[in-house]
Amino acid sequence: MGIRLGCIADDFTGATDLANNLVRAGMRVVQLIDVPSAGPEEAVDADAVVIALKSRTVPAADAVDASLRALQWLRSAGAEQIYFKYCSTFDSTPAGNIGPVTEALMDALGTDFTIATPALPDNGRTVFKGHLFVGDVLLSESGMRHHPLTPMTDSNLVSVLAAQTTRAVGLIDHTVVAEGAEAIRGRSDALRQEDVAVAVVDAVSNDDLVRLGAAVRGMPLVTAGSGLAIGLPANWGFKPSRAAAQLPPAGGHAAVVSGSVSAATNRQVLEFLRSGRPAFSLDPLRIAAGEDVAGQALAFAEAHLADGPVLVYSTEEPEAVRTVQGRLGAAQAGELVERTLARVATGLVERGVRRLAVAGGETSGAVVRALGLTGLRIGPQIDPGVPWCAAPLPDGSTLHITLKSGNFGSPDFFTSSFALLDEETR
Ligand SMILES: Nc1ncnc2c1ncn2[C@@H]1O[C@H](COP(=O)(O)OP(=O)(O)OP(=O)(O)O)[C@@H](O)[C@H]1O
Ligand SMILES: O=C(O)[C@@H](O)C(=O)CO
Repeated sequence: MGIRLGCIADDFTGATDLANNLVRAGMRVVQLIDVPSAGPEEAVDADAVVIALKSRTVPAADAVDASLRALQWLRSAGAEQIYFKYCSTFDSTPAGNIGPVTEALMDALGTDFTIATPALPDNGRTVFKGHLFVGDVLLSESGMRHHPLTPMTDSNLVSVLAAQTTRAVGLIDHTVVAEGAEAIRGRSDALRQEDVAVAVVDAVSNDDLVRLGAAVRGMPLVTAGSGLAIGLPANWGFKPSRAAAQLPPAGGHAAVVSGSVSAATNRQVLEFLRSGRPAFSLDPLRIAAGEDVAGQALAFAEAHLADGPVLVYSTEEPEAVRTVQGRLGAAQAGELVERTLARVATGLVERGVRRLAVAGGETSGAVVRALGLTGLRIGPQIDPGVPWCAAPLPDGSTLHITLKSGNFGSPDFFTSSFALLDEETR
């Protein structure tokens, strides 16, 4: 039997976030890093496969190309429904990539209607009247307005998405969602008659997402943050379970690599520094000046791993990030820091780190690729949206790794995550 659900995630932390919700709702999930070069010759032993791409901030044409390759792989693995996962803060620009990828997937699947909702109430992301809230404030008033690559300055998702697509975008509002699956399907049909191709859907609670999940049963393509995953597995009869989240025992040194510049990560770094633990701050301008900053970070880490976890970070407040971007250019600064942190991560693993926390979606993508990881087994949840994962290393040992989205996790995440791992895999 093939897989039920085939998922395409536009970044690596987002992929584990989605896989985490599917596992908790009872599906056995395999997460693949990038599209495998070989096709699925035999049936994949999982209920869902999540293919993690790094397509959120690449040129739209490249994102479309990678997503279509992922789609082809998932369809040949037997996927009955496709789930395009993007960020719960709808990270994108007028050039994409949410709109162009959605359109390309619709064309390839031969479908004329889909839904869009980044709602993730467990992490404070709610959609009301088409407007996205982050906690108590509109998206455009949240830290996301300062994001270095995808600054979000408009909270109205209908207009944000309309700017990225050639198709008409509509809204299924909370009054319809509250009525249940049948009402949502009825409204979808009405919008379709009006030639609306993508409907932004309100959701302010997990109950809304459960109703929406039931309504999109059989829809060839759904597009969403990870929240919709709460409501989908039940369509195939899966029930919530923790059994699928068992990981092998963890050991080895512990370290954190953080290239995230989000508000939550800034708090987590501060909390870690306050605890007096070893931390190395990585300065992008010194990397640009040609200093061997990765080497310095590794020398520091090596001296402190026995007292770990050790933190290596480039995390800064928005103003400091803007200064660096002003000097180097946003894309160049991002690339330089990602490359350096990826080198640090591989060096840490060479030095015996086997419990690794990575903060930031782009950063996680760079790290996971540099480590050559091809697949992750999803384990227990640390905080909403962030599970521990396990991956085999070439030397036969196991790396426990968690990929933390920038704005996820409690303030003490950089220490509590390791305590939880040791507890859960004891
Ligand atoms: N001090 C810095 N100055 C400039 N750019 C930085 C700095 N630190 C990190 N960056 C870059 O900013 C980007 C941060 O993106 P990343 O996705 O890793 O984190 P995030 O946006 O906070 O988290 P998420 O995408 O998971 O919400 C990366 O490209 C990173 O290399
Ligand atoms: O949806 C989210 O917020 C996260 O899974 C994510 O994609 C952040 O990079």
